[in-house]
Formats: sequence, C-alpha cells, structure tokens
Amino acid sequence: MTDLTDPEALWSQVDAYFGVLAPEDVHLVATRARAHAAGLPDIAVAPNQGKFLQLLASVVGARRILEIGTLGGYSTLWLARALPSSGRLVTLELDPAHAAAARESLAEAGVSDRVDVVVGPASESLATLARAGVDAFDLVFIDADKQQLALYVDLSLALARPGTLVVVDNVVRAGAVVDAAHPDDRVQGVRHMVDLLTDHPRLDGTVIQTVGVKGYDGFALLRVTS
Ligand SMILES: C[S@@+](CC[C@H](N)C(=O)[O-])C[C@H]1O[C@@H](n2cnc3c(N)ncnc32)[C@H](O)[C@@H]1O
Ligand SMILES: [Mg+2]
Repeated sequence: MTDLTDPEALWSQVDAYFGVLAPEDVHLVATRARAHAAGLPDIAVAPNQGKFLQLLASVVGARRILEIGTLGGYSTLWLARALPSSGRLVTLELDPAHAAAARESLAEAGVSDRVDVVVGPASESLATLARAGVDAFDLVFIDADKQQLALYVDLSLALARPGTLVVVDNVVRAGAVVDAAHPDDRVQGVRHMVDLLTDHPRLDGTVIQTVGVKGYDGFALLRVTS
C-alpha cells in the first residue's frame, strides 16, 4: 500500500520503480562513486533525469552539446552517449577538482574523444567560445550557479542557432520561486531569468515541475526561435 503521508518517500519509491527504464551501467555508477569519494556535493541529476537529457539529445539529433556545470561528469556522460562518434560535447566547470574527477570518469567511460571539459568561470568560457566562432550547439544544458542563469541563457544565444534546445535545471526550487522577496540569491537568479524570458524575441519555452529522489524542483525547456 502506498503511504501518501510522506510524499518525498513516495516520490523516491516511484523513481525506484521506474528505474528499470533508466538503468545505470558500471560507468555511470563509477562516475557517481568517484564524485562521492572526491567529496563533491551530491547535486548531480538523478538517473531518470540523465536519461531524459539523453533522450532529448537523441530526439533533436544533437551533434554538438554545450553543458554549463559539469560537477563530476554524471549528466555529461548521459548526454555524451547520445552523440554520434563525430559529435562534440563542451562542458564548463569552475572548480578544477570537479573537472579532474569528471575527466577521469569520462575517460574511463570511453567518451573523452567527444568531450572537452573547460575549467573556469562559465561566463568567461562562454565568451571565449563565442569569440572563437565555434559552430552552433544543438542542445544547451544549463546547470551551474543559479545566480547567473539569465547571463548564461543570454550568452548561450550567441552559441545557438534557430532550433537549438536549451534546458535549464533546478528552476522551481521547492516552489520558493514564487516568492518575489525570497532571500536566497539562487531563487532570485531564477526570477531574473524568467524576467529575461518573458516576451523574449528569440526564445520560446515553458517550465515543467518535477518530483522524485531529488525532491520538488523543475526545469525550463526553451527553443531558440531565430
Ligand atoms: C549542480 S552542479 C552540476 C551537476 C551536473 N550537471 C550533473 O547533473 O551531473 C553545478 C556545478 O557548477 C559549477 N559552477 C558553479 N559556479 C560556476 C561558474 N561560475 N562557472 C562554471 N561552473 C560553475 C559547480 O562547481 C558545480 O560543479
Ligand atoms: Mg541540476
């Protein structure tokens, strides 16, 4: 019998039940284990969310993926596996220790040939990529410091093309996002992003709320229109 008095426990049970559809292989397990052993925070996407990202990348036929916020490379690995062997994933990470753990795991998983882990503040790395005139990305996954979400969305546009899909993680924040006076600057970061998105001339999108092992949150799904 399901226990409806403890919603978080129920969400986790439901994630576990559907886990058969998003099984982790040894490399995904090892990526999580290495991040844990290195003392990285436990803030990677859940397996079902990683699988969801992988499916999105497959559906859009992504050949070039940009990720902002690598951590230990867990979401990176799910995404990289959607790429053809000639594809490219560029992932941006501020913390060299996080990047080092990610590089090791991605090498062990055999996707290093497709992935560049770029260390530095994402705003600078994004500007560098734009200056270098790299080809447009087909999918952008934004999952770094939430305070700068609006900036990351804006800078990503210079690296996008009409049709590029932009996914922004953790934008619901257990519902705190509805509080205009919320003291958490991550919540304010989401709200600034929503201000930017409202009537944006080049972006169309929506937000989907989610529950599960990661609690109550959600993601924005945006399409670059022009
Ligand atoms: C939520 S974690 C990323 C999780 C990862 N996408 C996953 O699901 O496996 C956020 C990461 O963004 C990094 N980060 C924070 N501020 C950053 C910045 N200014 N530039 C680049 N990365 C940053 C953090 O060090 C952290 O590793
Ligand atoms: Mg996230």
